Amino acid sequence: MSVVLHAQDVHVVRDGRPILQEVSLTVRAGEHWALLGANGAGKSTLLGLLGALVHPTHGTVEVLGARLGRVDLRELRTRVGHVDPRHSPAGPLRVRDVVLTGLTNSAALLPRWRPTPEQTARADRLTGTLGLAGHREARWPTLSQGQRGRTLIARALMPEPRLLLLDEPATGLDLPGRERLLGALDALRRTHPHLATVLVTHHLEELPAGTTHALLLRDGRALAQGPAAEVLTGDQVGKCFDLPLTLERHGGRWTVRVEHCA
Ligand SMILES: Nc1ncnc2c1ncn2[C@@H]1O[C@H](COP(=O)(O)OP(=O)(O)OP(=O)(O)O)[C@@H](O)[C@H]1O
Repeated sequence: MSVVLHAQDVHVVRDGRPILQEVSLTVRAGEHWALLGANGAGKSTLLGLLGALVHPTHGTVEVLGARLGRVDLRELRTRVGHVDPRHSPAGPLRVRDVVLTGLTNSAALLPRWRPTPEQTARADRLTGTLGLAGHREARWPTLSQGQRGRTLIARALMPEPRLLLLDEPATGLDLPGRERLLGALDALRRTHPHLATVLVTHHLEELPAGTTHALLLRDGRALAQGPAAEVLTGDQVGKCFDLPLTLERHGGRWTVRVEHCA
């Protein structure tokens, strides 16, 4: 499968302090990566590099074949599906229209812009995949947090990106909301087999069953990375979070039990 992301020996320094050190990562089409680490480990900073939001201090990052530093970051960003949980539409837009704004990358429907019937059909297909078929006409302020999160994923997918980045998409969701979100992400894997995803979380319970690879970050360094089954072991995840723990996987999903906490 083709390479979607390639980071080589990346360092990020902020205020004279190293935030990421010697991080290398290759993500291929069809792979679904989990980026795990404790608070402050550097996950969001790494996701910012992968989403062409920031440059590395040292090292190289190639996003969709374009090397950061050699291309217009704004243009490159339009080709990456970045689900920003802080995005808020301008006004009480309907779900279908929020999703369509993913094509213009705007908070509102642009005044003279009209979607083609194919674009509207695509928005409807995506809302269906994300479990929002019954809510296409619902207005943003009336949506639950989980429905908003899934709407934003559909929005990010409108320009048909090859890469989708998700920063803690299950934060603040109740159990049914989380399960609907994870079900929707697994459905995406089936409907978009070439899409690559990178999902940041602290919680292994929030990983979709379709997670194929994982990168464990600790203090800005990659502690382990590779196929999920090899990386997500109690021993390695325990080192990542500095806790003795046991990991179990059932039906593709992970559960964590902490042995004892000092
Ligand atoms: N622009 C910045 N200037 C200075 N320090 C920064 C900057 N951005 C991030 N940091 C610091 O870098 C470290 C890593 O931050 P980052 O947000 O990437 O971690 P994270 O793993 O996503 O954390 P969390 O799980 O809490 O969201 C933190 O200590 C943070 O305070």
